[in-house]
Amino acid sequence: MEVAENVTPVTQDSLRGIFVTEEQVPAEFSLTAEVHQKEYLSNGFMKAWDGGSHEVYSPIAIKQPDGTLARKLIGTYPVCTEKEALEALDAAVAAYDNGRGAWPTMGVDGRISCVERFTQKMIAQKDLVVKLIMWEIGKPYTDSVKEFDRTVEYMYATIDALKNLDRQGSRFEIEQGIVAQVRRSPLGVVLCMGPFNYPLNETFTTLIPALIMGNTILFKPPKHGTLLFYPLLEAFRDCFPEGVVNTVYGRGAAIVPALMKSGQVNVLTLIGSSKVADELKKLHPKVNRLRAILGLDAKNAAIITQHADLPLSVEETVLGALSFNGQRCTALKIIFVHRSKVDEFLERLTQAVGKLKYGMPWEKGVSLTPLPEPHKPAYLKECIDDALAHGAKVVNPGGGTALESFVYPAILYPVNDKMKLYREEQFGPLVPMVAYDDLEEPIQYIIDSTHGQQVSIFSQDAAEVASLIDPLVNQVSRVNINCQCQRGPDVFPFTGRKDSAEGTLSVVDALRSFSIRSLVAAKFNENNKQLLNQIVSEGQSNFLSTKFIF
Ligand SMILES: O=C[C@H](O)COP(=O)(O)O
Repeated sequence: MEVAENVTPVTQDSLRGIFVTEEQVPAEFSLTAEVHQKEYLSNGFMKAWDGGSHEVYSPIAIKQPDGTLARKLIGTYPVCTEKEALEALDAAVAAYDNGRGAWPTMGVDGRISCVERFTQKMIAQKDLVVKLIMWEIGKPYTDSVKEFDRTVEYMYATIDALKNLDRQGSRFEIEQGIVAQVRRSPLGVVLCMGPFNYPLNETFTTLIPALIMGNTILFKPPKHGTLLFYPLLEAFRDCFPEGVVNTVYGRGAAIVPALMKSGQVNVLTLIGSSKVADELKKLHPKVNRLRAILGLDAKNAAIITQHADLPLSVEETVLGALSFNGQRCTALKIIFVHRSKVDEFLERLTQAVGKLKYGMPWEKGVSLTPLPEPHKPAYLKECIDDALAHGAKVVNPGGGTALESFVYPAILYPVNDKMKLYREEQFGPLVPMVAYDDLEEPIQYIIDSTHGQQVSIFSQDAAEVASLIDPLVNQVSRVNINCQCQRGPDVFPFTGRKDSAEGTLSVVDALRSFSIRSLVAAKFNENNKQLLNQIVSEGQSNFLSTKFIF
């Protein structure tokens, strides 16, 4: 395969050109004040933490007067000690109070109006939160805005879904002389941890449903993506009863094990690594009683068959593999192409990648930006070197060139099972490509995989697509036809098989995941009919919030 000639090779010099001096940051995107907060605010009281502080450096490096690059210091956060993290957990346990606390016993309408008020206060902080997403994780500005808006939409959709669920749950069923009201009740204390790549969205798509169902929350923001929650802490304090939402900051490894060992966490929700999730679960003294709602590692494959529409496949592959530099759990992380199509596919893919704009996250149309994890450039280089050592080539000009926090995408071909990139989730801008002769090969790859989130099939042949759907849908939780893998629309179930997930998210599924079905039942006779109607009409129980219709 010849390298596309009209694609300008990317070099370290061209990468150096994307970084700017402090003065060159456009005023509307600059962070005027570094964000510092010394107190732990969200539990309804102010209190300094004892664990020292952590300095947050943006992946956006700033050009210094001598021409060197230095990651910008954008804030500090206080770090809590293990003891303080356990105190925050105690606050959540006390607020839940074995299900008797003000929050779990509050009626659905009350909880909805608290979350509505919180959402409004959050919207008022949009500009700062969006800017912090951009500076903390280097996400393009337009995508940071999308993340914020999508999260707000999700919160309103959650409120609507709960109203519907409550209406359905409030129906009374009469069976065999028993009248029953089927409800959804909270589970207890939820330990909630989100990932750096969608710090706001992925956190709130678990935290908000868990909260609105009446659970109390202990929340640890992601390591890269902590400051952006500052503007929301006062809103948590103002909108929810004391102890209902508790935030802890610090290194997860230093505080989370103690929380799990305490046995006081009823639900663990983590969007992150499968290894970390397994380790944390094992620490819980009653692991069988622990509910886990987890979104974990994935290695989603695309299968480009001999009947694929190549321009469409390339367009979707670029989006799927390289949006936000490939740092999505749903990203396409390995591409299988039928051997007869390899040359044309690679040529088109190289052209398409060459057209992607790289630069600072505020630049219009930019899709490739600096990476937030300091270790990532070295890890990606290791993956590339390993692939080269085992016979692959970097196909696109300048692929893999790195400078400071930036790594230019590399298309690697031919990739085989001796390489790290064959099985490992790179979570970065590398596109490993494998040639296959028989469709059994990618199918077997997916069957053998320890991951099972999604797959994309590209083919215009109905019989061929049909023959792939059944074997694949029993291996992964979503099969995409002629489009990239993705989470949305958020009303669709979001989960994974094997090591990729536990439990299901989506607007409605999340409400179910963070609650349990419970019944209020009575013999259906004249006496009880009157008694129940009296309880309801006199508002004597939040639990029975709906009128009986006999
Ligand atoms: O990183 C995992 C996200 O849930 C992916 O969401 P997305 O497919 O909308 O980018």
